Amino acid sequence: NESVMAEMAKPEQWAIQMGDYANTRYSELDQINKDNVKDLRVAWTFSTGVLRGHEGSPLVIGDMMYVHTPFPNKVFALDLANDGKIVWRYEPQQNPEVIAVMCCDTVNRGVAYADGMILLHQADTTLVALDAKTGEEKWKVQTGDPSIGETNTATVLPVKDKVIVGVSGGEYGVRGRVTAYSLADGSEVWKAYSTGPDDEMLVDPEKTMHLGKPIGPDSSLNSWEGDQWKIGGGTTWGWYSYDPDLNLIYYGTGNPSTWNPSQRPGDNKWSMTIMARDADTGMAKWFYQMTPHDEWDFDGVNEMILTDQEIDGEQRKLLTHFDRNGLGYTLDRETGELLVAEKFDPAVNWTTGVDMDPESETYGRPAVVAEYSTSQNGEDTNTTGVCPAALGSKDQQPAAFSPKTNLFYVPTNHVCMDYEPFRVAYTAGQPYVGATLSMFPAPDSHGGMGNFIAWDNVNGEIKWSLPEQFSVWSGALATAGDLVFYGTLEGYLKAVDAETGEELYKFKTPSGVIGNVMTYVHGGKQYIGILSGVGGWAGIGLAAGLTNPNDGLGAVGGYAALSDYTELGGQLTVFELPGDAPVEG
Ligand SMILES: O=C(O)c1cc(C(=O)O)c2c(n1)C(=O)C(=O)c1cc(C(=O)O)[nH]c1-2
Ligand SMILES: [Ca+2]
Repeated sequence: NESVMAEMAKPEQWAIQMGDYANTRYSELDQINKDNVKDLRVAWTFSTGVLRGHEGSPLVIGDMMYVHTPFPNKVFALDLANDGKIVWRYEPQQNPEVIAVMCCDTVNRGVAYADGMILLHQADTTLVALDAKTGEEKWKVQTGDPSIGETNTATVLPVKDKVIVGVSGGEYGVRGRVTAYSLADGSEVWKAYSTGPDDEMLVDPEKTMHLGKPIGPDSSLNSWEGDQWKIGGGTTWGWYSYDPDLNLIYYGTGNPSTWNPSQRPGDNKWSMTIMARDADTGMAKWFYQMTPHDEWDFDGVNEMILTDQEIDGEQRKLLTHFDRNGLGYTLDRETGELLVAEKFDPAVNWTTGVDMDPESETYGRPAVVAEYSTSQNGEDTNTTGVCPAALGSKDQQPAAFSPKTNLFYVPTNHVCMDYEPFRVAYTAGQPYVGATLSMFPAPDSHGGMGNFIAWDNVNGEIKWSLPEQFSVWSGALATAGDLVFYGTLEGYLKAVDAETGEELYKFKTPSGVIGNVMTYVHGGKQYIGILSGVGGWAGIGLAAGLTNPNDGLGAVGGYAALSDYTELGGQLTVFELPGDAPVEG
């Protein structure tokens, strides 16, 4: 989109949740740098008035900041020239019954901006376009049906004259898809399912590629038994990226339904898959399935970070992805060629690695360790000590990339689980989970449940790793000031040296941080903004008042100790350096 591209090109703004179309979460701003970051102080704060998990971040366009909340999905337009005075607020009316069909807290990963409009995709799947200046509704459209478990938590991707949206509900048997709507009036332009017949998936069996070969007819249907694909998940609740030169959008699909693998023999294509699609038509250019026949709930929806880097002496267009399954993948984003697949979490034990031999029958597939195969161990058997746990070595928390260091900065989980699948019947609008879990810190490690790591995506290596007591559920920010920022579940905002990982600053905000760090300039001065408000799957114990370690899809476990550090409550905290804006020169 021309307007989105123009707004994103201004480093003083934060015009899209991911920082840019490439999802790098990198800022050129360098007033705040590794020498002065120790002087950071709070400039102003804003309470959202909403409890539960605050994911995503504010946007900044011109003098205005846009802050969103979890359910009921309020939006505030704040005047930056006036310490955040409220210019308008939008409070949608939503049926609270939608909360019962949201798997992992009532989060929302933020609004988007395009053509003078703020785009909000509500929990109940209402997509609404608001006038950015006045908050007035321009149009709205229903993208899904909450009565069958379809909800939304993701942000949306504006591309050219369209806006692309996903759907949540893999734990309710929802069939995943992405849909493109016209930015002008909200009318539907194309829809591409994650599973099912080629025409509904927008797949061309001759032209859509998989690991260098045409995908062939009915590739999805042939990988399921019967009609299970119709209630088979593959939802699309993660982050979206876009390459304007290739005109391709990239995103991942989630877990196949149910979590009981014995109920769905086969590879369950194309759940757990990276998809590259033409932005105008939705036609699939290439797919890569990371976890065929998932046995652990390793949704493949985490962000795709697009970079141009040298690999084996050749400049290539790359896509880097940190999957829930614990492997960091590097692919050629033009062709879908698999270049690197290595563990970014030392705990990972379900696989010995991915077959990288293009001549092999099992090319591109992970080798599964029998002991940790919940499918081989079968229904009603507790498979113990699987690493990572169902929330993966990384969940929704997005990583950042700095072109100055060529490193990726990845907020990770360091958690293992016991997993017991059981037979479950499908009832529309009811949980369709089919497994019980318990989660605990990775054994034989530092005792904590997270690491914040720097990753080399060409060599597939961890450069440095900072142990954290809890999963790092916050999105990272890298800046030209040679800094990397992230938040922690206890509530800290931290700044570390991008080269060495040395901690240079920390500040305890009022609640646990699962939001993403952003930065902007106003009045010539650089600011750092972060939403706190504990929740999400890792913080659901606090968010939903759960105390039993096996509640909340088993997530509470080791996270119960969070209550020793923090409480609920949504707040934006904005940081600055002391003194006036530096004089331009
Ligand atoms: O399959 C799905 O549709 C779906 C949706 C969501 C969501 O919309 O938040 C999550 C998950 N799965 C999931 O598996 C998961 O670990 C998860 C964590 C979170 C979160 O925001 O903390 N959401 C979700
Ligand atoms: Ca899921």
